Amino acid sequence: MLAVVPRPVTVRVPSKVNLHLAVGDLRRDGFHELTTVFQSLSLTDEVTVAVADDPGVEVQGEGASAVPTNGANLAWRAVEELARHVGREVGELKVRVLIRKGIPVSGGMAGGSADAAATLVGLANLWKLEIGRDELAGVAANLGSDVPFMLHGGTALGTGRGESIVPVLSRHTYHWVLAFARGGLATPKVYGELDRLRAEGDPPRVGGVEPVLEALASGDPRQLALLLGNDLQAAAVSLRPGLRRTLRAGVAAGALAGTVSGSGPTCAFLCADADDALRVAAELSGAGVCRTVRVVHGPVPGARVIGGDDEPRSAPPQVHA
Ligand SMILES: C[C@](O)(CO)[C@H](O)COP(=O)(O)OP(=O)(O)OC[C@H]1O[C@@H](n2ccc(N)nc2=O)[C@H](O)[C@@H]1O
Ligand SMILES: Nc1ncnc2c1ncn2[C@@H]1O[C@H](COP(=O)(O)OP(=O)(O)OP(=O)(O)O)[C@@H](O)[C@H]1O
Repeated sequence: MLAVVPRPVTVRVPSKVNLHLAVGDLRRDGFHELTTVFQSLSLTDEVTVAVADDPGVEVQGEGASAVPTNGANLAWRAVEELARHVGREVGELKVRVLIRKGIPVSGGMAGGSADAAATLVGLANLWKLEIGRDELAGVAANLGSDVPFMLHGGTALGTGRGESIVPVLSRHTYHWVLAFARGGLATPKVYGELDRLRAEGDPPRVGGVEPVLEALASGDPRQLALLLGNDLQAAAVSLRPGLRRTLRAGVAAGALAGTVSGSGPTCAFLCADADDALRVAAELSGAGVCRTVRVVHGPVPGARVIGGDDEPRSAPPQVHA
């Protein structure tokens, strides 16, 4: 009898920006205690998982040459972690993963975490696993602090090392302009730089999270803009002083406010509406302060199966510098 080979499964997964990122103390395990508000953005990666005789990872798209295709790829680590979790033999995995990247590599937008989350959702579908979202979130947390949120999407409060997620009421679609930098920043280096700055002096700290949650409930982008804050920004700017110019240029171009996204170096500019975002993007792309500009919106859903390979794909509007 012929074995039926399951059809490949494709998953679309968003990127993220931290609307609020309060970094607390360095813990004994090397992580910092966080209070953060994540918002998922319409800049996406797509990940296809398929049964194949030549297992491995292939990467195409934005920054693909900087992404490992061996066991260090977070998507492959997700394959192995899920296999172990459900008792499959890790040495005999007949899985091929194709990643189409739209999210900049080492950009502070959780691109690798997104691919890991997408792989978990894709494989659960490909292998027809009876596995709930909470159980999958537990597997996700073993892969990285940002991975559970990339499964979840939307707007959420993250605590612990960022892996503990609860949804947040958010009433509005927010319009953003992203400024991609040339080259990335390594997340551990940025946290290390913050520790160094704090040992030496008193870099600015964000306020409490409650006003941010209230602004999200009200749905007013102007209110939210006043409250965007990221403790890692001082560290990212210390490592990349040019980001100061980028942040200034976005606001000068008409954004309500700008912030370094996560550990950087991508900068995210909140705009009043979709038309303003297009205007800001056009002006910023001519200012010579970044590699490329993208217009995106959020929140959007987390990692979701988008069906067969023949389904049409929608790309976010793009403006190239
Ligand atoms: C900057 C953020 O993107 C904000 O959401 C995240 O905190 C980073 O999350 P991530 O890339 O999933 O990070 P992980 O892979 O879990 O950790 C990478 C490294 O970042 C540092 N790290 C990360 C999370 C955290 N709460 N404290 C940390 O100090 C640690 O040096 C850790 O070894
Ligand atoms: N699937 C993947 N996509 C991108 N980078 C990956 C992937 N797998 C492993 N990496 C490696 O992980 C590192 C960080 O990549 P990533 O794009 O996730 O950074 P980031 O977006 O700054 O992360 P975060 O916002 O979660 O801190 C890079 O050195 C990259 O080579």
